[in-house]
Amino acid sequence: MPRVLVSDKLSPTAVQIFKDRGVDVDYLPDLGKDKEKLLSVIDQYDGLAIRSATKVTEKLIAAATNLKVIGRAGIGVDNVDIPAASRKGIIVMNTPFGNSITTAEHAVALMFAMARELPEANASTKAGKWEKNRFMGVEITGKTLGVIGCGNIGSIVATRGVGLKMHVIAFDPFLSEQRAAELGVEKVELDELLQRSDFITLHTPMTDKTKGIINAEAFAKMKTGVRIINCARGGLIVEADLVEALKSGKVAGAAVDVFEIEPATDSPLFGLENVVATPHLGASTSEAQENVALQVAEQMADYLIKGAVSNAINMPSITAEEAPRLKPFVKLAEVLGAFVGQVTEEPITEVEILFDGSTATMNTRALISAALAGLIRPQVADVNMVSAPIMVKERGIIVSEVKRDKSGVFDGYIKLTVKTEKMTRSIAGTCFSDGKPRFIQIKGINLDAEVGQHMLYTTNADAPGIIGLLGTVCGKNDVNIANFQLGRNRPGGDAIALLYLDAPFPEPVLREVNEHPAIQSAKRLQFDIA
Ligand SMILES: NC(=O)c1ccc[n+]([C@@H]2O[C@H](COP(=O)([O-])OP(=O)(O)OC[C@H]3O[C@@H](n4cnc5c(N)ncnc54)[C@H](O)[C@@H]3O)[C@@H](O)[C@H]2O)c1
Ligand SMILES: O=C(O)[C@H](O)COP(=O)(O)O
Repeated sequence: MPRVLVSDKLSPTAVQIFKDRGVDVDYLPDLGKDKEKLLSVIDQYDGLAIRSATKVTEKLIAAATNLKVIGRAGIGVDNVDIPAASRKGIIVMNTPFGNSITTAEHAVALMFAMARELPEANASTKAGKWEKNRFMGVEITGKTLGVIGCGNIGSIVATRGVGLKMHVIAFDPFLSEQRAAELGVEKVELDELLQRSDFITLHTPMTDKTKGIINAEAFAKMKTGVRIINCARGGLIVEADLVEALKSGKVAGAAVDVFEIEPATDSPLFGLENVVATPHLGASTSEAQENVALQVAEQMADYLIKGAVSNAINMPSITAEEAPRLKPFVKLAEVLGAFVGQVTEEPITEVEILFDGSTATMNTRALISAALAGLIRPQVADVNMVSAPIMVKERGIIVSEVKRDKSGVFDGYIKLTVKTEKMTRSIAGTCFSDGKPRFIQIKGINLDAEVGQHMLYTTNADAPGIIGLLGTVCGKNDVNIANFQLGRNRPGGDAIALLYLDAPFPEPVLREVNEHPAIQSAKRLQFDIA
């Protein structure tokens, strides 16, 4: 039974779903904050369910020897070292929509709180001061709201702004004019947004490009008296520059839910009256927490039990419905890759994966990942469908995909062609109704070979005596042949033989076979067909 650790505070719904779905679960909501303890137990788990408190560092990933999936109950995965997880073959998934409305509402709440100085007025009134003349707010009606990042949350904030009779302008390189029109917002460039906005709200992910997007230079371009809301990530604003802008009066107010360093127990922002601060509460409503807990547990259980993948950051999605149909073809793609990976001894420069007929309608991204995993496994033992595309890219191998309608006798097949500096090699295969992979063409030579765990592959002259030679050496060395397939391009031309053996072909005998004048090359192969 797979085992999952929940190391941040999650709704009990998640725990119940794991149990109902046959996943063993430990709910230790404070463990995420105890780095050393977490490090000492992480090897016991197949899955790790987190929010933003648990920091999944490279060190933690290195210690997570059994981990297969990290599920983020929420949106931001900047607390997970995704490259390290991917290299280790660990899927990272999030719940991209579950807390969007809640977070957008928090941004709007912060905008009002800041515009009317509600936190200060609340504290003063409760202190018995009745300072009616101290507080003077601003209206938001008719004001310009600048939305930086108009994705799930930003677009909800934008439409709420429109509903509140604000003029909404948005900067997002991926926002189309059509979508902007649907939302009722004006699409602008960043500089224009900075110059025109009365309120600016941030809703981008934290990336190398967005880090510090609001800095002293950006403040200089803004209207004097602008108000800033940040419900996305602390690092988007250079906090020291914000403090200066607030002190100088350039910025009239700031409302921040997120900080450069969290938990933020001390900050120069806290000493300023025109700052409203909340402790990363954007996603904290009972509705959002139910949504993300339920979704993350479903997704993680689906993956651990059925192999279905959804909302993964580092792996193509595979639905629970398609997983059973796809499974034999994933195995096929992997063995095709493994064949080429084992017989190719020089560096591969290019890989082309052709999907013919029915295979072209399948989830080819997943099949490509499987083929690449098989291809580089002979060099990198610890690789899977998550890590293979990255490793292949790191090696500078160019990968291309071709899809085409059914072109031959098979309903569909996959053909893998690899190039090295010196040669091009190809292999094609399909799955029969028994779900088992079959090689149907090697080096352009047709054949029909079942794939076994242990195989011997020879390229040889099409000359009499090869069957006898291979049969005799196997017999002499007590290696039983389960299946023997031959193929040739023309009589007397190039031929291949593929033997499916019950045991590995002995290494010393391989040398003997390779010395035979009719044999160009003999290689023993191994396939994981379980
Ligand atoms: N405070 C909280 O508790 C809380 C809760 C949920 C999400 N968040 C954070 O809110 C942010 C937005 O989440 P989302 O679900 O809307 O994400 P999303 O991916 O749906 O939208 C992000 C948008 O930012 C845009 N973008 C990317 N780079 C940009 C750039 N350089 N300039 C302008 N726009 C850019 C993207 O095109 C996308 O449309 C994330 O950082 C997330 O972690 C915070
Ligand atoms: O990215 C998110 O989903 C939010 O930052 C929420 O974080 P939390 O789950 O730690 O509240």
